[in-house]
Amino acid sequence: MRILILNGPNLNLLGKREPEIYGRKAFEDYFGELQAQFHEHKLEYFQSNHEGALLDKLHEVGFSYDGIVFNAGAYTHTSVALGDAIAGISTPVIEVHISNVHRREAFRHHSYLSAHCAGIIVGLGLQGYALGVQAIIGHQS
Ligand SMILES: O=C(O)[C@]1(O)C[C@H](CCCOc2ccccc2)[C@@H](O)[C@H](O)C1
Repeated sequence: MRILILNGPNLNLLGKREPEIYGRKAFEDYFGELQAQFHEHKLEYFQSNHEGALLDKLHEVGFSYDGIVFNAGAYTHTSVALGDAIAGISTPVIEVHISNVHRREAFRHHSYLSAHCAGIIVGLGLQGYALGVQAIIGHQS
């Protein structure tokens, strides 16, 4: 299967800042672990700090890939456009958040994406990404 791992703004800082919330591992290192764990499948990683670039990537892969595991970062709480993009593609999207957003500030409790996603994984750290990949594999099998 072909699966995109898609990360939004500031997630390029993982491992460098706020380790108490997001852990100490850089995503590139974790992505290597994901690839090893799911070596029978083709995993691709893309990260951008720009809403339009994330939206273009959703359009690019959203009619050919088997699944997308998407952490939109703060755009989760602001972007009607990304929600519309998810609604407009055929590839299933799993929304992932490293932290438990429901135990944080109130503005993080709402997602413009969730209603359009196949599933949501929240608060389980980086493991959420692996669980998202597993959900896509299990759903498509
Ligand atoms: O918990 C998550 O995965 C979030 O999507 C992370 C976003 C923040 C991404 C920024 O990640 C950083 C990592 C290290 C240092 C600074 C920011 C936050 O705005 C969402 O509410 C929840």
